[in-house]
Amino acid sequence: MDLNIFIDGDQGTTGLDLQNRLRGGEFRIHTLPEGVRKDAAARRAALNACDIAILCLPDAAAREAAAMIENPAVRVIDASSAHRTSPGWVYGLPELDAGQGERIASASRVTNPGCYPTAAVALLRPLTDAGLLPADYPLTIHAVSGYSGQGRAGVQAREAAGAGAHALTVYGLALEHKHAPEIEAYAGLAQRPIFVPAYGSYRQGIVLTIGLHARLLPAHASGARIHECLAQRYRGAAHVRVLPMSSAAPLTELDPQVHNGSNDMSLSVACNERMGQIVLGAVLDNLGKGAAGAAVQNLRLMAGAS
Ligand SMILES: NC(=O)C1=CN([C@@H]2O[C@H](COP(=O)(O)OP(=O)(O)OC[C@H]3O[C@@H](n4cnc5c(N)ncnc54)[C@H](OP(=O)(O)O)[C@@H]3O)[C@@H](O)[C@H]2O)C=CC1
Ligand SMILES: CC(=O)N[C@@H](CCC(=O)OP(=O)(O)O)C(=O)O
Repeated sequence: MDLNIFIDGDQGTTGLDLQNRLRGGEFRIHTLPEGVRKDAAARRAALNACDIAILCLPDAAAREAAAMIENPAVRVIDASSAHRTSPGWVYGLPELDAGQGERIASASRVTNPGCYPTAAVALLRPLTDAGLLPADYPLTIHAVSGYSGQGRAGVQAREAAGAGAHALTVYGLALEHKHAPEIEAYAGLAQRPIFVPAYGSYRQGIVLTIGLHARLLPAHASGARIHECLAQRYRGAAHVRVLPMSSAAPLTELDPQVHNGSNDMSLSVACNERMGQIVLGAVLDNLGKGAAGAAVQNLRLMAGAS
């Protein structure tokens, strides 16, 4: 494929992972030499000379990069959270609905979903679309991520402090996490979910869970019906798998690291009918389907490769 891809932010956690995933593939990858990788003039020139720019930058630098692009032929995939709900940007979750893959394929500006929202939206959107989850359901979403979600500086700080420095750190307790509006918008919710993230003492991988009380759901929304809805929605999806739900072999645990290194995500439904309780679960690699893997998936769609 004869496309020039420029990675801005190539030395960060996402940028490095992205290069590993694209190495030896069909795209021509460009990065800036170490001495000028933050130089505005060098970045502007590279951003305007490529076919597709992939921004693996902090939000402020991503906004700056997008504003530097004057060449109308340049297309962008932004891995940051700068443009997640911005007009003119297409949400880069191909599994969002039946038409999203095509919207991404023809888009000029694609915003990769956040790592946690990828999981939450994949679980919730099919249920709000199907009327199984009321848009104003009072949701609380819990998630644990590997510490690489903190970016390069965070990884270095963690690894310098030594393993086991913090076994688990719950954060976002100001209840203003940047992912809450993104989840609300794309999951089809009518009110902001409570989002409680945590970092574990392992490097990579997310497990996200959402508890539901059957008594607050429509009468037909049983655990089995919710599972069937998700299974139907993702049947044939290349990277999303719904784990089987069986009373003979019920789900007992979720390991956040099972998809590390891949672009896959698994979804699950656990249910205790006697208690009237349901737990939705999702597992993905925060650097895979949550970041660099998603960027590659969107790049391939935009390049007409899949
Ligand atoms: N890590 C994760 O799990 C996920 C991250 N993301 C998002 O992707 C983006 C990148 O994240 P991540 O890779 O973790 O972050 P990192 O901090 O690891 O990497 C960011 C990179 O951008 C570079 N950079 C900073 N400012 C500039 C600038 N003005 N010009 C050029 N380069 C610059 C940094 O260089 P230096 O280190 O020298 O400052 C660093 O190499 C972020 O917006 C993040 O929120 C999305 C999903 C998941
Ligand atoms: C550095 C930072 O904010 N990390 C986030 C997790 C990764 C992330 O935010 O991903 P997006 O930027 O794609 O949303 C956090 O600590 O909650």
